[in-house]
Amino acid sequence: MAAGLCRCVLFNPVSKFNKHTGLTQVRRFGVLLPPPPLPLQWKTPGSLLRAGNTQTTSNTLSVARKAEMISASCSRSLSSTSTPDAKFKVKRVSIEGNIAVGKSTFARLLQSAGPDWEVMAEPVSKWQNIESGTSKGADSSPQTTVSNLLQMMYQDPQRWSYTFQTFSCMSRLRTQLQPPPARLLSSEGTPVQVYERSVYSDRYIFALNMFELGCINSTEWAVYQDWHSLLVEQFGHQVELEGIIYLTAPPEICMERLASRGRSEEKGVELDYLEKLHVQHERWLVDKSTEIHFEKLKQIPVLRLDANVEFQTDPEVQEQLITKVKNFFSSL
Ligand SMILES: Nc1ncnc2c1ncn2[C@@H]1O[C@H](COP(=O)(O)OP(=O)(O)O)[C@@H](O)[C@H]1O
Ligand SMILES: Nc1nc2c(ncn2[C@H]2C[C@H](O)[C@@H](COP(=O)(O)O)O2)c(=O)[nH]1
Repeated sequence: MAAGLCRCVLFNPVSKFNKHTGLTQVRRFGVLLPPPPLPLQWKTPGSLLRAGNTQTTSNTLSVARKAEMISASCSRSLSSTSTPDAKFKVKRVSIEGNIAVGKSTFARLLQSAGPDWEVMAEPVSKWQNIESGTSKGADSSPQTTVSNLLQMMYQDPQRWSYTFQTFSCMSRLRTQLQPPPARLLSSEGTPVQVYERSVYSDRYIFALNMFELGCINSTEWAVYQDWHSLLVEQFGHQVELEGIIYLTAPPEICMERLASRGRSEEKGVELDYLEKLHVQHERWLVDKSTEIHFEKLKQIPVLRLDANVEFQTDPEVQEQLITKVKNFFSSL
């Protein structure tokens, strides 16, 4: 196989629609898949802050926050105008919304519109490409076994949802821990790091939904919530957000866009599943009826944008949306 990669995933063509979850599940056996698409990358990721920087002390400033100040201070070498305070000037905002509502498309629009904005894509390609072992191929060359966890989760949600949420949350955490680039630290305007989803939607949208659907059992849910709270509390300010942009469209529109996107792992996704995710978003970001465990998140400003408009190609709509986003960022 190309590049000597053997992509072995769990898959079975015998599908069964599960009315309860809104997913078409399939039984499993090993097949070879073509390589998944290349990762969507709008930036070169910087180095990550180390987890060892994150313990708290009895001082008013946690070690995590001190480490951040040191990191910001170090970044002075990258920009003569940045100060230790510069990093704290950079706002952090996540884009939230249903599957295929248009988050990535909107994120690309933001990236091209604002030089002071840095957009971080959702690490979907990481979930599709987990290097899970090496073996010798027929020609004795080493072959890497790659698991597609996104596919495994959709094919057997009861088995893989908890595993998926541990991995998705860790990858979101890594994304949120990336320090802002020097360009943002020296910005005169309103510098913003924009994340496509967050450790918060991981818990309050997806993991919660999978628990409510019975795909994560009560023990797994307790364990997930325990480590999620610990991580968010320990990383503290480093993973806080100042605002959320909530893109919304009827689930039927998301379904159409999902179908037109044609991501192979999502073939079994049914409207019912998108309706459930829509309800989770509305509960969290509009009705505010989801139980939230982090004080700052309870008060977070939310900009709700109608994604049921053609913002891919219409420059007038794009301009209106960008103006709303600019005003929102300035208000944070
Ligand atoms: N405003 C829009 N109007 C029409 N189609 C859209 C719009 N936004 C996105 N799309 C299309 O819908 C599909 C899903 O969009 P995408 O940005 O990948 O969604 P998400 O990142 O939320 O999953 C893509 O094929 C994209 O071209
Ligand atoms: N079970 C979960 N699925 C998730 C999670 N985050 C994303 N996803 C799925 C939904 C899509 O099929 C794909 C990418 O999402 P987009 O909305 O960007 O298209 O991954 C999650 O936390 N749990």
